[in-house]
Amino acid sequence: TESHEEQEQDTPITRFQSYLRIKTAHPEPDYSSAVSFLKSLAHSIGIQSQTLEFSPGKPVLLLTWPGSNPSLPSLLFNSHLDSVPAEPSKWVHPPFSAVRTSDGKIFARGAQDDKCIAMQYLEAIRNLKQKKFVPTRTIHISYVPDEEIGGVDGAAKFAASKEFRDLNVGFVLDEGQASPGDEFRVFYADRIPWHMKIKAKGQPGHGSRMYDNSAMENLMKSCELVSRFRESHFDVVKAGIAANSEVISINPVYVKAGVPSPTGFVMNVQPSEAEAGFDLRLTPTTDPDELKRRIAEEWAPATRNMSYEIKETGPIRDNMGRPLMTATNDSNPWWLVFKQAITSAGEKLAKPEILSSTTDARYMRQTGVPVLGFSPMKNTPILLHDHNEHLQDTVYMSGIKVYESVISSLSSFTEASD
Ligand code: MET
Ligand SMILES: [Zn+2]
Ligand SMILES: [Zn+2]
Repeated sequence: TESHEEQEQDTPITRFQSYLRIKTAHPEPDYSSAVSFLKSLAHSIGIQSQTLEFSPGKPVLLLTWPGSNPSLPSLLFNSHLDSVPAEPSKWVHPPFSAVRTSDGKIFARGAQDDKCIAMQYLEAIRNLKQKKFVPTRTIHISYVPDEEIGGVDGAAKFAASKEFRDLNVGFVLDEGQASPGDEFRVFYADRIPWHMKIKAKGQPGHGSRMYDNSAMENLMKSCELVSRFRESHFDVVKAGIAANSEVISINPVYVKAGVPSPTGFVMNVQPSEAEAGFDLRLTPTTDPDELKRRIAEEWAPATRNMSYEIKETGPIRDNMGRPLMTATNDSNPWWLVFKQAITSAGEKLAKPEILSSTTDARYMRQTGVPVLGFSPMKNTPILLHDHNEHLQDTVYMSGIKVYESVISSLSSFTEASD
């Protein structure tokens, strides 16, 4: 479906395809190829780069376009280098082929999450340079590793570093999500991820016996309670009272139990151990202690021989103890400039939302810097982490124009009480 001729050309689309072809999926993301590619592209348009390494083999690429007034707080445009894995057999085009179909859809893992913005930032700067635009505030782009596995060795370390402090960042844009409608979506907070395991122990016994407190019985009782809790929150969403991202979500991701046998599991033995795993997302204002009490008292009580583990990654409060939320009202001048830049580009913004998933923005918000999540994809199905992730070429191209407006407006904005 793709002509040889198209591949010979050097256009924004072919450059995007080249970046998409770099295999950055976990568990073995090729960070060095991604960084070399972005670095050489940056150099070709006259942008400086430095590679920081806070963890071995996990580079942070930092690009800088100096402003005419470098004493003003700078702007940072962030994207992550890595992608979630893809199952090639479930795709119509291989996930790292970046095939463009005759109707203009570019298929690749990362096409939406978030290699589009990575390249659009650079393409927008290329165009602004061509138009002889001179930034007032310094503009930085960061490319960070490991977002999809929690960002502990990536954005967490970067945001906590002296290098980050020295950038004197005033405002950050990070990734958002596609919008099925014709308004762009913008996100002022992320939900907080917990990976929870609950485990039950109990008396093993003959499969024919009825007795209290077996491991399976106790785990199933807990799963029922979890289900009821899940339903109560989901009902609020179904009733249209709250968005998905405004309630706590809990979804089962595995169950592990049974005595293994060569053909599966032994069917007439009740096992002595059983466990289940859940993906939980808290809202920015959920009281974590209250939820932990519920887990300890209802879902995994020691009185039913149960225990639990919660893996929490990332901060939940900023340095002042406040929830990690960026203001989207008149109190935040960056918000007003950003919104105006979208309007100037002839586009519309939907009401700001909490993101139902979790991004590196939380590490930057923790430092006190305002951060918005934004990926300019409208009239686009939400395909992040899905099979057949793709992006329409025209959507990609118009995103570049949007960033031209956003970057030039934010960089020229000098009224903030810095
Ligand atoms: C659990 S850390 C965040 C990883 C990924 N971005 C997600 O939201 O699932
Ligand atoms: Zn992402
Ligand atoms: Zn993702």
